Amino acid sequence: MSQVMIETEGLCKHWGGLKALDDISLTFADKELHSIVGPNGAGKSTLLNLLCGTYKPTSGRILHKNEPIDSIKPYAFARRGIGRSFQKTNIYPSATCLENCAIAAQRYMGGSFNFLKPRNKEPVLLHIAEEALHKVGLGHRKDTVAAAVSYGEQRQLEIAMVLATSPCVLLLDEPMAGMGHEESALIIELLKQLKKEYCIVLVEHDMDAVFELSDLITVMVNGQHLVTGTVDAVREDPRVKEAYLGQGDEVY
Ligand SMILES: Nc1ncnc2c1ncn2[C@@H]1O[C@H](COP(=O)(O)OP(=O)(O)OP(=O)(O)O)[C@@H](O)[C@H]1O
Repeated sequence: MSQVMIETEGLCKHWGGLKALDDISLTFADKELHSIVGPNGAGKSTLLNLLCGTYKPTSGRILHKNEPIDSIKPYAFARRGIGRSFQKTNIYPSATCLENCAIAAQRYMGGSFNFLKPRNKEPVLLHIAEEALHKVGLGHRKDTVAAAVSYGEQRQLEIAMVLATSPCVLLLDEPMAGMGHEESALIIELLKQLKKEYCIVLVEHDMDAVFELSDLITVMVNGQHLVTGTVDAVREDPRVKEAYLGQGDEVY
């Protein structure tokens, strides 16, 4: 197994009496795609929110490259290269795809991207932004305003915006949500490429995509860890089937 990038130890998040996350200990390795799945309310988004610093744990630890990071400020997570995409779209519709990525890069570096400045005044940012767009296959859309690209391309743009923050860890929250088959296939191919380079934590309901992409799958139920294993191990585990059937969700 490659180097462990992120590790959780006994991670808990409680909302009053509700245990949204209960004693979760997981490791996420470099250059691997580790999916987090489970029925609605399992705690998947809560876990991502803890891993990117948006929520503070009730108890337990998060380690990045063996250093505890659970008490650092949310912006410090991004500075360490822990980048997160969102389920709800996070882009500026009237800015071009390139500008959206430049804004993301600038936020990461500190300060604010100035739309009014001539573009050649921000060469480093624009270079980073352009590279990020190329990586997701949107190089040809750089001068198109985000509102004018398709829904699928907007989701690609969101991934490009995370890449523009120079991450080593990508936390992706349902990047295939609301997509048709063809658009999903594009994202699957993209993630296959990206996992050669990054540690990816993927929360996704599309189980075909999860089975195709994952090196490891963790199944959670009601805030608790059920099983972590390879695609085959998880597919064959009767506890997984039972957990989903009990909730009325379809997995297979
Ligand atoms: N800010 C909050 N305040 C109170 N309860 C919350 C909060 N955020 C999440 N919860 C609760 O924590 C539990 C886990 O929610 P979470 O969103 O992490 O689940 P999920 O697995 O991502 O679900 P889904 O697949 O529906 O997105 C749920 O019972 C949810 O209602």
